[in-house]
Amino acid sequence: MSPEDTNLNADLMSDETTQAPQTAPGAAGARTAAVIPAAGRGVRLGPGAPKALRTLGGTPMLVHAVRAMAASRAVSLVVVVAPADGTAEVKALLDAHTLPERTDFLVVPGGENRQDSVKAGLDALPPGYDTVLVHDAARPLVPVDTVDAVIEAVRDGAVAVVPALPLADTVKEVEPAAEGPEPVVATPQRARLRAVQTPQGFERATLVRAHETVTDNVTDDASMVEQLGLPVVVVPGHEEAFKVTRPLDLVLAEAVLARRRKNDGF
Ligand SMILES: Nc1ccn([C@@H]2O[C@H](COP(=O)(O)OP(=O)(O)OP(=O)(O)O)[C@@H](O)[C@H]2O)c(=O)n1
Ligand SMILES: C[C@](O)(CO)[C@H](O)COP(=O)(O)O
Repeated sequence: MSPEDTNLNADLMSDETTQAPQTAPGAAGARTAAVIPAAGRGVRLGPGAPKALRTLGGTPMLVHAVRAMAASRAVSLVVVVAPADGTAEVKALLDAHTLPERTDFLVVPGGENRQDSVKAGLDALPPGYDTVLVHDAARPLVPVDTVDAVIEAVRDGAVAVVPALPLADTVKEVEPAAEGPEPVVATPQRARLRAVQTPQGFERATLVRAHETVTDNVTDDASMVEQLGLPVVVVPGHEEAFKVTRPLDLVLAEAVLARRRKNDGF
């Protein structure tokens, strides 16, 4: 199925979006596209519409995520990977919401798993974009500074960049058991661990090669680049870039959005 070109040509950026910087990061002329996998069901969130279409502060989560990418002045194309049977609905949704004029949008159908969906987004990318972000629709509130930090690190020469945070809890490796207590196998040194977020940023050719080479349903794009034996680096993530996965995450996301709106005078 060919991508539906959805150049939205909206006139204003929403005030819900974190303020964009005045200057795009990195070299002049370098072009960055963002691929947003949004084709998941959201099983862990519970019954209802596909997760990306559920609302946060009255606006679909996907629209927040698209605005978060388009808030970066470096991002000139956003490719939304929609549920396979929902591309028309997603296109209509984006048409109905205010998005920045400087950014182009495509909607393409997604696949069975996240890896397939990201690949569908990559396949739809036109030539001329040398830096690619992959951002979960399920991380609707990532601030623009985090997006720009990732882009800047790629443009400074890294082939793969992930935003990540140190862990608050001690982590145990266990022998998983269907029932009953699980034996602890190891306690990794917490200071060396990071919880990985998105957007993850890549030199385009590297990400394309990773998706052509690794075929075992990996949900983390950066780990596919690791499998190629190439270096991946971490830049600071942000607490508000958390993934809406379970019902409590939705409560937190609503609270963060309400605080932003209050601070912005809404
Ligand atoms: N076939 C799939 C599965 C997931 N995703 C996207 O990948 C991102 C991260 O996935 P996750 O949060 O795990 O979403 P779901 O797969 O929808 O969640 P669940 O596992 O609870 O069903 C989400 O934006 C989701 O829409 C996708 O595009 N295509
Ligand atoms: C890409 C990711 O969000 C990084 O934390 C994560 O790997 C997605 O995994 P999920 O299993 O689809 O939640």
